[in-house]
Amino acid sequence: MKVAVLGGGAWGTALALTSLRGGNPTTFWMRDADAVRAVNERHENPGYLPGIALDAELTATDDLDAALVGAECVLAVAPAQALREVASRLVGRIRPGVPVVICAKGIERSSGKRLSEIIREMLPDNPPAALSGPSFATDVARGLPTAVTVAAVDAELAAMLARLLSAPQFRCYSSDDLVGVEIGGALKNVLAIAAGAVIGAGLGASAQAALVTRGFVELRRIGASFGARPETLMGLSGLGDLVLTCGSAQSRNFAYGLALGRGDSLVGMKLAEGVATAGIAATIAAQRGIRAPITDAVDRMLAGTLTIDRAVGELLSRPLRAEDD
Ligand SMILES: NC(=O)C1=CN([C@@H]2O[C@H](COP(=O)(O)OP(=O)(O)OC[C@H]3O[C@@H](n4cnc5c(N)ncnc54)[C@H](OP(=O)(O)O)[C@@H]3O)[C@@H](O)[C@H]2O)C=CC1
Ligand SMILES: O=C(CO)COP(=O)(O)O
Repeated sequence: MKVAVLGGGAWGTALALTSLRGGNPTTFWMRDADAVRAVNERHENPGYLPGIALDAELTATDDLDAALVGAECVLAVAPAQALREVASRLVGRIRPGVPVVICAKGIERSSGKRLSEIIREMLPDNPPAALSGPSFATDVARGLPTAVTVAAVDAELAAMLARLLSAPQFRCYSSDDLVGVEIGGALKNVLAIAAGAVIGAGLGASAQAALVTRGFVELRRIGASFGARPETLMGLSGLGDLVLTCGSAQSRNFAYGLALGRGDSLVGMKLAEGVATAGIAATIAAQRGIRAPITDAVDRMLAGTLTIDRAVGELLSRPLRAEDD
């Protein structure tokens, strides 16, 4: 099956590579003509994957129509807040029935919508799916072993996509819990910022472990309010991605939190999806009456209305309660 990968950043490049390595004819659309030339002529994407030699078979185009010719599966790999714009470009261009696999992790800030809701709204004839799990683009581009989950409401479609997108070093599990996979991927970014801030502020590994564990409780509470299944959130696109991104400065969200905790400048930092998701996640939790003090603290720290010292004070002085309450 022919796969079209839309989005020329770190993850789009890595997924285009892995699709090719899995044996699929693959087109790769990036909107930046200079980046297209770098991929096609020098086999590199210096803006997003510096120092990584790309497979010579990978070619890119900045012509969206050309990328979509014959496409039987589309991977949408622009940042979450840009998904609506990318979907709008697909209207009238993508064939009905072709699945759109959302590879971004986030919730739309302006509407509180899940990314699959945006696809359903903009492209009602194209079933949405989501690919999520612990997977750094650099690891995947280098061909290191990785496992992710591919979800769609239709279990058969999810299984077909998992087979299609798997490659020798890239193992895709399938799930019919689309909501769970989406929410797990979106909320882990907020917690990765929190974990980074804890380390950046010098609060120690014990505090980091407590934060991630209690943050996971919030992720499950908020996930449940969306209808996510608990076992999905215990899987790759939830717990798995927390393990990866709450403990490594290779994560841009963790690195963002690290800088925040240290009091460093945040100007010019790489994409940290949790920044956009924190505010809307905190709003959704408040509207639904869900206790989510860590998510709320991250939102206020990012807004500059709460210092990390005060956040720690607030979190530690909350009334004591049973752990499973
Ligand atoms: N990097 C990773 O390890 C992983 C990332 N993800 C997720 O994938 C998503 C994308 O991340 P990633 O590729 O790393 O991000 P990057 O910051 O590396 O790249 C973003 C890319 O999206 C393009 N872009 C931005 N806005 C638009 C738009 N409106 N239309 C078309 N293209 C656009 C940028 O183009 P331009 O250069 O022209 O601005 C750039 O090519 C995020 O949601 C992230 O959470 C998921 C798993 C792993
Ligand atoms: O989602 C990711 C790995 O699974 C990438 O994490 P960052 O966006 O924090 O770099």
